[in-house]
Amino acid sequence: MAIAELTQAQRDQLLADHPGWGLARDGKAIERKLEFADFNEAFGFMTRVALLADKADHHPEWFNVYNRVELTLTTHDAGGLSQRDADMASAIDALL
Ligand SMILES: C[C@H](O)[C@H](O)[C@H]1CNC2=NC(N)=NC(=O)C2=N1
Repeated sequence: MAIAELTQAQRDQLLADHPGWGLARDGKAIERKLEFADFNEAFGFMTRVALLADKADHHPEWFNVYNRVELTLTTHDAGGLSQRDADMASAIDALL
């Protein structure tokens, strides 16, 4: 399903609203890097994100090594950032 890509002003707002996140891939994605106490904490967090993502039908790209989790949000159906990424960033931030 096609969904609108955010405008420059909306991208700026997204970043202002989500201080932990930074732009990536020429403004086509946002990313956040997290460090937890250990693997158990990191994977527990990933499990909670996975449940959110499945419910929202919006899935992160991510990378995990031991206690580190790197998340990238983009909307494949928009070819860049959309409101779904802003909503997912908010939902993820609320878990932290
Ligand atoms: C068919 C299904 O709803 C789509 O492919 C969903 C699944 N999860 C998705 N996740 C992300 N990050 N972007 C999408 O465009 C997307 N689309």
